[in-house]
Amino acid sequence: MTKMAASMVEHGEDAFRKLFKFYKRRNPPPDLRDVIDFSKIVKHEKVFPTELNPAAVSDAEARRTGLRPIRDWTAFGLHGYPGFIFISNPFLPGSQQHWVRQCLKTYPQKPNVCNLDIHMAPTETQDIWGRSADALRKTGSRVREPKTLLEKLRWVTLGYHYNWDTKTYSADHYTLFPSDLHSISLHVAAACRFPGFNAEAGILNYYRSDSSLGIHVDESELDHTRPLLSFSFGQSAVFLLGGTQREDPPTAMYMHSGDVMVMSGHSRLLYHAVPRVVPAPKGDPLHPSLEEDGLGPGSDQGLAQDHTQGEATLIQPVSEEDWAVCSRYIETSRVNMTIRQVLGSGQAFPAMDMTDKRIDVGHTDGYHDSQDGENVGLKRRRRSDS
Ligand SMILES: O=C(O)CCC(=O)C(=O)O
Ligand SMILES: [Fe+2]
Repeated sequence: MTKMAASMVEHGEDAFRKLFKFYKRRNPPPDLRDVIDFSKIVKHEKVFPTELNPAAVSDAEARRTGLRPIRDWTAFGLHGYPGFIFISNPFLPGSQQHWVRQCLKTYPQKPNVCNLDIHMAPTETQDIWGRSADALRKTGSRVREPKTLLEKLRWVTLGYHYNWDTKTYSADHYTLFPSDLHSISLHVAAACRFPGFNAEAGILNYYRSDSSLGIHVDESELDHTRPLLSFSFGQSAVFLLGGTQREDPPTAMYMHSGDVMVMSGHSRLLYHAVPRVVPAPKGDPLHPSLEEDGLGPGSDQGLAQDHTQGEATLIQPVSEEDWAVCSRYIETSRVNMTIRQVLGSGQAFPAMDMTDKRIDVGHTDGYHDSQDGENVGLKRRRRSDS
């Protein structure tokens, strides 16, 4: 650990907040040498390899959702964080593009809910992609042009739509959960020895290069024995994983495009945050895994197989036209999907006490953390764009 980071974590008093501020700082930029990079791990005192269950999903099933055979995945655990699993990019070459396109073009569509719905008429948020694509596709500097809707998108909710005000999910605000995302979540959870995972809610977070996500615990789901899954695409970010108390100093790690994180068991209810997006070098803005097309000659592991073998893959090829928009967007942005099972099997939402029912959509724009990652008195937070 560098001297700087060590001196910050010695003090118990809200060690998380201190490190959040440290990693969020713009000027001077923070020393990132203590941030664990699972893609470069040779040996690290905190990191150990983790065994997954290679038989949990057949190779063909994995491939249908764009995943490599489980035996080929590289997974890690972290000492002191039982139940935390980090999977280094388990995607087949060329399949991340499908998920990026879903996050930008498909999932923001109605009936899913997004931050733009709060202040805009339904007709205006009907076609976020269509209203943004042309402007994003244009080359050259667009710095001074008004932002497109896609660039203003901050979150989308799926399935049981998270209510940012009451911090609850409810039976009466549900729309069909996307089937491709349900399948990939089932497979990732099964590989981590959580068979039968039922993806019921998703929160997609869209980060610009200066965005951050405040310190919080995801505890609104009713069954905490089910894991929380997190998929990252586009620009890399620093992720902080803390303890059950704010005084517990967090561990910093990179999340690169394609990386998947599973928070389960003891780690299911730990404080965490994203203080910083770490943009790639200017000349090389896309993570190498996003440059692979998976369809070229010799890509026998890639998606080409699905088309030759006629399997009913859930991964749809992304047209050049669509990829021009997606790649332009993620050259400067990061998208993260967190997938949750809300109810245990056979569990139902508690009967609603009507006197307590808050119908208040006025503040569902989300909770912006203040500059230091605080959540304005709430355990669940929203992001801030500084
Ligand atoms: O963007 C991330 O990596 C974390 C997102 C997150 O913690 C959440 O949506 O609850
Ligand atoms: Fe979270």
